[in-house]
Amino acid sequence: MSLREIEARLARISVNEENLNPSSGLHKAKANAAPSTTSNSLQDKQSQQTGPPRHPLLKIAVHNQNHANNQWRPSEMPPPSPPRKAQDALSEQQRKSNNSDALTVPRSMPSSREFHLGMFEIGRPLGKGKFGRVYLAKERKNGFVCALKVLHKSELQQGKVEKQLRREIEIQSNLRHPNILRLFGHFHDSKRVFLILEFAGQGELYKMLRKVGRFSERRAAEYIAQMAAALQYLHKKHVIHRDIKPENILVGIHGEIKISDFGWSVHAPNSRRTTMCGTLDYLPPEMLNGSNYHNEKVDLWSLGVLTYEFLVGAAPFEDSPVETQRRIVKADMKIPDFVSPEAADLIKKLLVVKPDQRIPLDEVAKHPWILKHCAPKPGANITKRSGGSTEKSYSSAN
Ligand SMILES: Nc1ncnc2c1ncn2[C@@H]1O[C@H](COP(=O)(O)OP(=O)(O)OP(=O)(O)O)[C@@H](O)[C@H]1O
Repeated sequence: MSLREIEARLARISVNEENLNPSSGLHKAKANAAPSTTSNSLQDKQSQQTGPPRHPLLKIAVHNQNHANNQWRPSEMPPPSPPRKAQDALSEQQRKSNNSDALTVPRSMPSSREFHLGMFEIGRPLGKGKFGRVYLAKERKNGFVCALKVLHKSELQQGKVEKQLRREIEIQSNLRHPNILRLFGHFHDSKRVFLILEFAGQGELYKMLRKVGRFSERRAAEYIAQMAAALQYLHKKHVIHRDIKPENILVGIHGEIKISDFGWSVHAPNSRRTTMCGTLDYLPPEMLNGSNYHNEKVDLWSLGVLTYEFLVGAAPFEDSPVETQRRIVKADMKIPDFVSPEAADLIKKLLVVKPDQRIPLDEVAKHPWILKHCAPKPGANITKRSGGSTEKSYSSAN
């Protein structure tokens, strides 16, 4: 969808508070929607997605705290980002995603503390997750377009995910990378929490993959290069994502990928984690073999699974749950012959049982398969980031 089309659509949308009314269709949280027992709700989600349902998924939380009395109160909300940063980020975002046919660039954005629902025109629903719905929205004053995620506090409470959400907000709102979905701010009322997210114009990568079956080597390599750049950024900030998979990747208006869903991510300066999390097909051996230790290298394993799935159309260890686990701990996979030797080499270097022997991210970026398909082209962007650092942005393949 082009920016002009979005603009045209937005011109037609009107505020529909009814959409945000709990009685008007926000799905009810399932009684057992806690992360430790999410298979039903995950299957629900899969059934909404294109293509056959993925292998039954497993999310296990070892830290299963009792949040029965945990209410959302203003004092418990993560601190709002400073107004100046929010303003810069939004302006930068708008500048980036708009060219000559730009939407209005916001001149002044309020701080998170000042956000409220009345400031937004609510447009069409973009999708539905386990705990809420996401709507296209436009900030009335400045006209910036975003995705507004609406979560019901009662459902969050019932699902015992308030702590997870707080962590997600805290981590994601501090991330600024072209391949990571921005969280511009959040606010809440008595019943709901609202997340103001960057709008990913092309939607879900998972759906795209299911539609085409598998990606071309070029397209897969460009996505993996973007993933590696984003993960490198995250790991430098001591953030481990821990749930990398196509379902958690959105696609921006220019075809660039945007890692989203930081619900399982952790800030791990000491790299010592005991929580088992993520999706079975993507779980690394160190999370299955009983050791209570894992670090950022879990994301390298997931990157290997992702590379495989992009090129083959199915995850490498997809099997019955017991067999999948057995195969993961041995890295027992078969790479089909149609996968190029260079791509197979990268997959094998990522899907290594011993975490320390996995190829590091800076070497992924220089791997022959990546260089073959994503060699910096004339005009390749080296983007100056607001924090002063430079990020290489790879062009996206479509
Ligand atoms: N920023 C966004 N831009 C465009 N579409 C989005 C955006 N965020 C979410 N969506 C759409 O809304 C759907 C629901 O998103 P949501 O984040 O609530 O759930 P999810 O990540 O799919 O699932 P879960 O509840 O398991 O985290 C997504 O699958 C996607 O299609």
